[in-house]
Amino acid sequence: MKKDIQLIALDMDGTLLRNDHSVSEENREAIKTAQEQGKAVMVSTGRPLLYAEKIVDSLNLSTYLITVNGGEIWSPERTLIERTIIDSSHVEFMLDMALKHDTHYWSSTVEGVFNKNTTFPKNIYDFQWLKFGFDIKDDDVRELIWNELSMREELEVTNSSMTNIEVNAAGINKAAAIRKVCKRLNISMDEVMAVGDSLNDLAMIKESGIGVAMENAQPKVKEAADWVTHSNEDHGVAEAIRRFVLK
Ligand SMILES: O=C(O)COP(=O)(O)O
Repeated sequence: MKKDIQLIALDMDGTLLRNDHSVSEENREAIKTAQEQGKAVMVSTGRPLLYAEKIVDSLNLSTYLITVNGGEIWSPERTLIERTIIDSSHVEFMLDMALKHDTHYWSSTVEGVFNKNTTFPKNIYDFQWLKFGFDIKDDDVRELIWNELSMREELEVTNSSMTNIEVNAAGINKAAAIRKVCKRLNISMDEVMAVGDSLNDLAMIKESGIGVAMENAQPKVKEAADWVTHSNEDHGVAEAIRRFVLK
């Protein structure tokens, strides 16, 4: 498959990062070379800016940044371009579900990141909710909650691991955000290579010119991908960049 890739969109956890959350020298080198060859390299993550920024800065990426699964899009200068929040009434519902089923839960808000073990806000309506997450070991409970959430048309339901559920406002996903970035860069989705491992990467993997799944990706993600690269522990990002982008 020979395509003229201009933008590389990389997921973080399970993709760009090793399991210890570091970036390998091999991945750093491939990203650096791609940028030297004039390609834009972008992180497209489920993480909030606070937990992505340090790693992104260490890579000297010169283009846009997508955080909270597309809930926020940042300019190369790190000014906010777009933000989409979840209506607080849905957050109230999700919190009730988490409490009822005694699951772990967390949320990224504009005001900060909270979870079950920190002080989770009681005054739901005073916060701007970007993403709500559950972590559920029990398959039946996870499926039940997933199905309940999927019935709400205003919500986008996905995951970033086999045991979690991540929820954004409907229509918010990494592919939709990349489309907006492409418009700004004046390129098409066909000129994008997206690399990821979880369901929150599925849309961008399907819609990009080249969609790459990690060796460690979830089965559905591997099925949808054009190619499966090495694992996150084995510099799969560098391998994909060398194969599809570098001259
Ligand atoms: O949602 C998360 O926190 C995981 O982020 P990721 O999308 O970069 O894997």
